[in-house]
Amino acid sequence: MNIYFCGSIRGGRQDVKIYQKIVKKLQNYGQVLTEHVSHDDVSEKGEDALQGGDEAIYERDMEWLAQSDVVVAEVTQPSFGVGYEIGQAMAMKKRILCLFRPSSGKVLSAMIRGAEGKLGSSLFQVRDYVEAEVEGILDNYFGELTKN
Ligand SMILES: O=c1[nH]c(=O)n([C@H]2C[C@H](O)[C@@H](COP(=O)(O)O)O2)cc1CO
Repeated sequence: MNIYFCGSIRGGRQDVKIYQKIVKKLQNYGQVLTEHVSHDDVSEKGEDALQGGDEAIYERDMEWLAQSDVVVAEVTQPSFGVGYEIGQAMAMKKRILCLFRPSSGKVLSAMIRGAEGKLGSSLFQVRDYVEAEVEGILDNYFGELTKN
């Protein structure tokens, strides 16, 4: 299974430790195409080692998104890129799980929360969580998926 993980980069790297926990867990279920999103050495300036700059990042990521079977997005730290990826994934009719931590004090965008259920048959889900629960939530989600 190809998994596309979305997390904030230029939107701010405050949650990188949580991204690491999520990516580590996701790797039990498939190949995480965007593992770099969880790397400590990617700063909020973005990936600087990639030849071709932003255009190459965009093209590579859209290709990976097209190849993915499931998209998991940590949406607590607002990010244009993550919002864009979710919109594109919806247009591609991908299966999407968004994870949000209400304890952050933030309120999730209506353009994400309000889209829940719009694709039908639970293809697009938003789960509120606390950090200690995240591994269990992913086990349940992928357990259900692999049952079908
Ligand atoms: O360097 C990058 N590499 C990269 O893969 N992305 C993608 C993956 C992330 O899920 C998302 C983050 O977007 P943003 O940088 O706007 O927070 O965009 C984004 C950047 C920088 O915008």
